[in-house]
Amino acid sequence: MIELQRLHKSYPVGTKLIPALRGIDLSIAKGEIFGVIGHSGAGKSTLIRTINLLEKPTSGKVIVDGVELTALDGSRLQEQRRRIGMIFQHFNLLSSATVAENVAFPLTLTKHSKAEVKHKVSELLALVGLEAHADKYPAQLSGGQKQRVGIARALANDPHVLLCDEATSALDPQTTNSILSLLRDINRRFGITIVLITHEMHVIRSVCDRLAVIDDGQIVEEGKVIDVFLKPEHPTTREFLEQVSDSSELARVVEGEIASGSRNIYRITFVGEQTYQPVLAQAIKESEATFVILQGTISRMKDTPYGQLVVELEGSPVQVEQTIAALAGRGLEVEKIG
Ligand SMILES: Nc1ncnc2c1ncn2[C@@H]1O[C@H](COP(=O)(O)OP(=O)(O)OP(=O)(O)O)[C@@H](O)[C@H]1O
Repeated sequence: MIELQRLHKSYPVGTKLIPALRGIDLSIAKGEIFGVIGHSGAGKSTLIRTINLLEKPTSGKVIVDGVELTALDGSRLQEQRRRIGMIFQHFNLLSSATVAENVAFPLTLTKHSKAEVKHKVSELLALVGLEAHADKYPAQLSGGQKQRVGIARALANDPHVLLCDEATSALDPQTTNSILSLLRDINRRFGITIVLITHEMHVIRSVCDRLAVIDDGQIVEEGKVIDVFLKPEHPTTREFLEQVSDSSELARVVEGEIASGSRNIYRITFVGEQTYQPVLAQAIKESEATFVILQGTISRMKDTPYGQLVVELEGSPVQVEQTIAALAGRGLEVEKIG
């Protein structure tokens, strides 16, 4: 669906070239919600803006829906761009136009009758829940409402792809959640591929199927959200995961236990339906070991529940072995961490 191949982008600043993207290769499948996370200056905005060629790469290819955008210009590029909607952190609405006029704007650039525009605008405003605000001006709206206008406008030409450039970064947590759930809804109902950039891991966790971590213009880790969350490999990914876990507190608990001589601390990971099953209780019943829970979390990644328990197992070496074998036999991941 979206293919980025050996993408490089450098910005000329004075006599120097500042590298922003340094060899990006990325494939995003049709219908996916794909997140790109990175620190400030990592290259996220540059990356997302190359997908619709708002930013022209210095070298490399951008292919969307089988069409190489980097090989097009003029009206052929404009035509392909219409299939890619975009929303922005600061909404980029026309302040002197009403909500309805803002949403109608992209339609006025293509051939539509007045009646068609009117019908489409009211459909879009209903989709984003703003029917009652059609005649207001952006200044009369809250941040969340402004972003809803941005979304309606981005969908006006029935795009196949929606690019979200830090779309929730200017919003409070509750409004962020309502915008994220609108994006999920749009993705489900219309099968639109969504690419979002963010510096917030909870945004990735609540809506994305897959993610890439970008650092200094390069992708340092990529995969399904659930896999990356449970087994992060790159230090930058681990740093971002700190935002959504209390792992530093956990590290202190585990260190304390290890210092006190315990050597039987395990992290047990549950994914999906297992999260709600009494598997640990069953395993313990069989082995007759006992356990102390040091830490536990249950959360949700998009639609998948998952949980992690850190336990100290107590019993003979055979009982401990049996417990681990019973848990592993039920498909749980068990990792010795102390
Ligand atoms: N128009 C520009 N001219 C010169 N340098 C630029 C320009 N835009 C971005 N850069 C530089 O390119 C690098 C990547 O910037 P980019 O905005 O893509 O990062 P980002 O991850 O989106 O950061 P932020 O989260 O702060 O927006 C940075 O070093 C930045 O200073």
